[in-house]
Amino acid sequence: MRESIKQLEMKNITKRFPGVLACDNVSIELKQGEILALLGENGAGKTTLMNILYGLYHQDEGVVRINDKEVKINSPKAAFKLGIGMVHQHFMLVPNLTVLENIALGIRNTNTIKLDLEEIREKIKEITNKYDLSVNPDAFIWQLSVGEQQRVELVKTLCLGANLLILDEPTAALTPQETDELLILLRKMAEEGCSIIFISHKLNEVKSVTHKVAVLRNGKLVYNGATDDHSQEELAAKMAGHDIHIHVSEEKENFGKAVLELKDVWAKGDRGTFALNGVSLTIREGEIVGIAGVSGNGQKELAEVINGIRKVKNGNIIFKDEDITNLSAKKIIKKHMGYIPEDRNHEGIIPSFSIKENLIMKDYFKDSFSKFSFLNRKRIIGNAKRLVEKFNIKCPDIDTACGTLSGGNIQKVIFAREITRDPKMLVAAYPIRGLDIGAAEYVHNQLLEARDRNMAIMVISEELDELINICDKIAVIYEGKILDVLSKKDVTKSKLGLLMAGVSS
Ligand SMILES: Nc1ncnc2c1ncn2[C@@H]1O[C@H](COP(=O)(O)OP(=O)(O)OP(=O)(O)O)[C@@H](O)[C@H]1O
Repeated sequence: MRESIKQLEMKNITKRFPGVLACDNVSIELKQGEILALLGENGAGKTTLMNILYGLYHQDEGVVRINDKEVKINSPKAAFKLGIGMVHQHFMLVPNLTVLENIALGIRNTNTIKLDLEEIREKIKEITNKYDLSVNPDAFIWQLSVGEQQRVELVKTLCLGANLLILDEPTAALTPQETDELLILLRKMAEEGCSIIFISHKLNEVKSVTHKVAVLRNGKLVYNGATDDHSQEELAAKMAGHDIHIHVSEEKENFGKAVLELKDVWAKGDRGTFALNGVSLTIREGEIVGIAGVSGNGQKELAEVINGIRKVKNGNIIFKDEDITNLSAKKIIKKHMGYIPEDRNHEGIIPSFSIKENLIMKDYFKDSFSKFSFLNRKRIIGNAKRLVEKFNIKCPDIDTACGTLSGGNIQKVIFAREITRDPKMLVAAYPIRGLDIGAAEYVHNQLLEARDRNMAIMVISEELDELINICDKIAVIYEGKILDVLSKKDVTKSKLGLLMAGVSS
């Protein structure tokens, strides 16, 4: 029987990548049953530090000690053997296998328990009963919501007997209700003796669930102490190195002409059933319209039909007085539509392409970047340098492969590309997901400035504070229908909450 982790110590950890000092002499400590928040701006080194603990990277300097004994963690398999599990920002599940098969696959890779499907099914039952989790072992991963997939990842790590869990931004893609459920689960796990390291940008969650915080800035540990000793504002200031002020937009009454009109739009989702059931909505020049809703109510499909990625079965989409229903994505891009997709790694960038290439992805054929069918290197480099500086994208240089950037910096690349194309209309799905507070504030200000330049903007989000702060109107989507559209002066969190649950007066 493996010894449980009573104490973890990472001491003087340093990790360099070409051109980047990702972790600079960092020391953290964690005792059994404690929840530690690891905080820091985008690119501060949080994921790198945790990847070292999980055996994905090896530190250049420093030691890891478990129960006062130095350990070498050369692979995730070695980490699991010690009782360390990690749930990544992007889940590592195979969509066309079942929950049971995915968990079995994880076990096969670590050899921590015997591979017997019925035994694993029993183990899943034992864990889900203990923590009161609902997980169907026979469901296919592609059928599950993001929150359910995360539950599978957690059950997988618990099945492998992990008693120190690393969670990298676990609530970034969860609905508010799923987030509450996860936080309750984490508390329960800690009470049962599990230790948890929780990476998050959401300071309300950090305050509600963690015992200790460690703050990284530019790879250095700048604060380490009890969570209760500081307010959210103080923690935000420690991360950024200066005070952070949250912007609330002014109420606006006059908007320009209609830019985008959805007229009774119907479209099917991936499961073959209708995900949009007659959506009608108008967005005007100089207006930010928020789409609020619990994820899975048609938001993804809505963004996709507008951008030509999903077929409209019935109804029309009018963009600048022209019917663009079912035009190809390429044609819609050329008509000056901007899109920040929800799935940034698969739809927002090409990970193996450099930052400079990703930044011109939608405009490389234009005169600004090519001449006589040849790319104009000088302009492409100039564009990348300008945007990296303006949007504070942390990277060794503009030739770095985009996929190696930290999650928040990938989001900044996509945002920079889309907003500087100066589209007539921008569809922004979860624009601040994964961004630190300072970067989120910057993105919101950029959206408001774009609105004041007359851009029409749709912001899809589950963060009610974000929607209330920056949107002129908020449309609530429920089961593929717009239940109501509230103007800034009429909107309250409780009204939104009721509509999101399908209750309309
Ligand atoms: N495999 C890699 N190759 C090169 N550079 C890397 C690699 N992994 C991380 N880095 C760099 O190390 C730095 C720290 O990145 P890390 O992912 O640890 O930041 P983070 O604090 O987790 O950020 P975020 O909040 O955006 O996820 C960044 O500059 C990043 O580009």
